[in-house]
This record gives sequence, structure tokens and C-alpha cells, in this order.
Amino acid sequence: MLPFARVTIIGLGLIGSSIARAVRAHMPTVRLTGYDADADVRATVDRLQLCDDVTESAGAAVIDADLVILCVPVGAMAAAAAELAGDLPADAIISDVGSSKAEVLRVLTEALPGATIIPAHPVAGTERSGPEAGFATLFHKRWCIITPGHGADPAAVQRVSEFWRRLGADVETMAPEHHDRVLAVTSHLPHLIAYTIVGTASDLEEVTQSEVIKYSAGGFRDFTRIAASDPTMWRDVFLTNREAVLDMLQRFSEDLTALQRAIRLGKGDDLFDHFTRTRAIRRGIIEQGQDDPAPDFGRSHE
Ligand SMILES: NC(=O)c1ccc[n+]([C@@H]2O[C@H](COP(=O)([O-])OP(=O)(O)OC[C@H]3O[C@@H](n4cnc5c(N)ncnc54)[C@H](O)[C@@H]3O)[C@@H](O)[C@H]2O)c1
Ligand SMILES: O=C(O)C(=O)C[C@]1(C(=O)O)C=C[C@@H](O)C=C1
Repeated sequence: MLPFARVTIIGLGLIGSSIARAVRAHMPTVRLTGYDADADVRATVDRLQLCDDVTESAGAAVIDADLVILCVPVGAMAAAAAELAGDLPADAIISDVGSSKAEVLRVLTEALPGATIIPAHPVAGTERSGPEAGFATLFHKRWCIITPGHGADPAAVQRVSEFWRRLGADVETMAPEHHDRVLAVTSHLPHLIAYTIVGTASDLEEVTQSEVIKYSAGGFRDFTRIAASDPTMWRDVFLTNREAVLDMLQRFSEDLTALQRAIRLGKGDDLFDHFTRTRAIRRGIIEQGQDDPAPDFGRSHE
């Protein structure tokens, strides 16, 4: 049996539109309703026929939903929830896809007292935004981490987990605070590093902008892809996962200083040992079948 019959998506950008496409592909009988604050996005979703209905307000979108998924930037979760609070059916489950979880659970609980809130984070995405960037296979064989709060209804957790499994994801459950520490190091810090290095390269006086573009064929090019990620989304991620990111950044700076010292002192063995250890980690990821779907994954859908 399907976990939900009437699904509403609030926010129809990359992730929201990918969920809509994946629901169409895997659960075609589900009635899909969508709402986005941006009228151009609503028009595009209408044109692409990604939902059965696109409404003019958040309230109208949720009125008969049994699952509502907030797919807006994490800084907009509170406002999006407040907008639909008066129309949310008592038995609906509300979920989200935000990249940071403890703060999102806090603001949703505040905005929707008494609602069944089961947050989730599909660990899948690209550097692109908007409804045209989405695709149905985005979640295939990618993790989706469910982060219920204390005392969350186990049956509701099961239904949300089953929903994501049907979209092709592998599901894991984690406490929101633990999620935020894990993702701080595996996702948030790498983005911060990419944003930094691309900025540094373009600020170098002795290197021209055209040289940065011309010679960015290798490792740097991968950084530019990540550094092209959505500014609103990432501003909000760093502001809502501040403590964990700052903690991981401190650890990272110490390790970077150690490598800097090894280079300065000519300690080749230290460098070699470090690089050998990190190479094994990459190989472990590939052996587990969790390899990247190629750096230009999103681009092939342009
Ligand atoms: N992009 C990724 O790689 C990725 C991966 C996993 C999770 N996420 C999370 O998914 C969420 C959405 O990210 P995205 O990449 O789809 O962003 P996006 O910019 O492509 O889409 C966000 C959409 O939300 C709409 N919106 C903003 N405020 C709104 C409001 N109050 N009410 C209704 N609509 C509103 C915007 O108009 C936009 O269309 C974020 O919370 C992000 O952290 C992103
Ligand atoms: O591949 C990318 O472009 C991504 O940045 C995807 C990525 C990640 O860091 O893994 C980014 C943020 C999300 O919350 C989940 C996935």
C-alpha cells in the first residue's frame, strides 16, 4: 500500500521538482499539489505539468494533504510553515528536506504546535536551482536521513521512510543534532572550502580571471562546480548549523596547519602517509557503491 495518497510540495525548485518527478515515476496514482512563493516558478511547474494542481497560496495547497513536504531554503522554513498553519489537516504529516536539521525541527515545532513533524534530508543534489534543474532519478541509491524529534510517532516515521524508499533512496534515521555534526564535515565544510578557494583564486593579483577559467580543467574545476551552488541555500545552511560548522572548521584548520608545517619542513613521509590514508578512504567509498554520480551529473539534464 502507498504510504500517502495526497502529497503537497511547498517550494518547487531543484529538490521540490525532483520529488514531484520521482513521485510521478514511482507512485503515479498519488495526487500531487504544489505551491511556490515565486509566480514564475509556479508558471514553469504548470507548463512542465509536474503537479496535478499548482495553487496560488500555501493554505490552498495543503487543505486535503496527507503529506506536506517543505522544500524551501532552511531560512524560509518558519515563514513557509506559518503561512500554511491554519489550513493543515490535523492528521497530515509535515516533513521537509532542509540541509540542516536541529534548527529546522525547532522552528517547525514552534510554527506548527501539535502537528506531526517528521523531518528528512535527501543527501542528493547538484549546484543548480529551480524547477527546470530537477530530475526524477536524483534520489536513486542516495541516502535520505530521517531526523525525528524525541517522542515522534514511530508509525509516521515509517510512512515517511517508505515514501523515500519508493523514490529510490536508502533510508537512515538519526538524531537531528548528530545529523548536523556529520553533515557539517561531509557537506557543509566542503562547500565552505570550495567557496573559499574559488574566491581566493579569482582575487590573486598575479593570476588573471581568464587564466583561472582557462586552466581550471582538473581539481579546481570540481571546486568551481560546488562553489556555483545556490547562495541563498548555503547562507542559510551556515547560519542554521553555525556551531557544528565552526567546530569542524577549527579541526580542519588545525589539520591544515599540520600539513602546512610538513611542507615547510620538507617532511615528505608525513605528506605521503597522509595522502595514502585519504586515498584509501576514497577507495572505500567506491567499494561501498556510494561513488559520486560523476561531477557533471546535473549538467547532463540541462
Ligand atoms: N540543492 C541541493 O543540493 C540540496 C540537496 C538536499 C537538500 N537541499 C535543501 O532543499 C531545500 C530546497 O533547496 P533547492 O536546491 O531545491 O532550492 P531552489 O532554490 O532550487 O528552490 C527553492 C524554492 O523555494 C521557493 N520558496 C522560497 N521561500 C518560499 C516560501 N516561503 N514559500 C514557498 N516557496 C518558497 C523558491 O521560490 C524556490 O523556488 C533547501 O532547504 C536545501 O537546504 C538542497
Ligand atoms: O553534489 C552536490 O552538488 C551537492 O552539493 C549535494 C549535497 C552534498 O553536499 O552532498 C549538498 C547539499 C545537500 O544538503 C545534500 C547534498
